[in-house]
Amino acid sequence: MADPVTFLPCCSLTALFFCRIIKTVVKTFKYFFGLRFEVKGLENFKVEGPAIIVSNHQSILDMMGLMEVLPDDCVQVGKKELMYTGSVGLIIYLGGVIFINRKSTTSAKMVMAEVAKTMTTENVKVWVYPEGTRNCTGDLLPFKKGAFHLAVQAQVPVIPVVYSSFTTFYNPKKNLFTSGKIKVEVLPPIETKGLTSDDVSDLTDRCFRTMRETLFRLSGRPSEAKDSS
Ligand SMILES: CCCCCCCCCCCCCCCC(=O)SCCNC(=O)CCNC(=O)[C@H](O)C(C)(C)COP(=O)(O)OP(=O)(O)OC[C@H]1O[C@@H](n2cnc3c(N)ncnc32)[C@H](O)[C@@H]1OP(=O)(O)O
Ligand SMILES: CCCCCCCC/C=C\CCCCCCCC(=O)OC[C@@H](O)COP(=O)(O)O
Repeated sequence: MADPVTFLPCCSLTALFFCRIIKTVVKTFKYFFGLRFEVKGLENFKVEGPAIIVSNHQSILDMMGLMEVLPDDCVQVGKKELMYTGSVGLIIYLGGVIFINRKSTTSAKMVMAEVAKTMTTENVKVWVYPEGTRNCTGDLLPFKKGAFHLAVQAQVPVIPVVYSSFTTFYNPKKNLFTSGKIKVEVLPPIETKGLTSDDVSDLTDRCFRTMRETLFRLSGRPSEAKDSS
């Protein structure tokens, strides 16, 4: 089957309608799950023009955390399999999610290149989970580079967002799911003006280190406890 094409409709009325509904509905879920969010740094989203937002991805519970801070003019990058999940797939498609094929770097790169162009003309932010998959270990997986190529191609800042570890209240393997508090920090934007593709690896490393340090701090874990650098 052909890969889905890029779709950045977050300015369309349909997308705005679905985004509002999804945000309102998903934001109520925290009361049923007994979760509280403590958010800091929202002012860092106030950059002029588009930006790439990168955050850690621990579980489907992140969708609640996403809706707590999601700027209005923002679309997310998701794996294309999500598009085939029936009504949820349809809803998030209409909400403006950009689907990529993680199994084909060539196709994902083509979609990302298109997004780099469109996000500037449409003036939207794009939210990417640079770990590329869910990871609930309390640490970060090595970052994929797509988000950082995208930021450099569009010459827009990268805004890291970090959610504290869920491990103290959520562990599906141990059937642990209690109430809990999630700390969220939106970090200052990292500029990419003047950077080229040669700088992408350094940019990726810089974001990774900053986010890992923040993750450990927010989760009350000493940073030298598991240092992979
Ligand atoms: C209110 C509003 C509601 C809105 C509406 C409802 C919302 C309701 C919420 C739904 C929200 C969904 C949330 C889903 C959450 C996920 O589905 S997470 C999973 C999907 N997301 C991702 O995978 C994103 C992160 N992945 C990437 O960026 C990866 O780099 C890519 C693009 C997939 C490529 O994968 P890869 O080949 O495995 O990765 P990687 O090692 O990075 O790259 C290989 C080579 O290609 C190069 N490369 C990578 N990308 C590029 C590029 N773009 N250009 C040039 N070269 C590149 C790399 O530099 C590398 O080369 P070297 O530097 O090693 O020489
Ligand atoms: C009339 C409208 C009513 C609105 C109802 C809203 C219901 C909620 C709709 C959408 C929010 C849920 C979207 C599900 C997105 C799932 C994201 C996710 O966590 O995907 C996993 C993916 O990251 C990585 O996959 P893997 O870890 O590699 O496997």
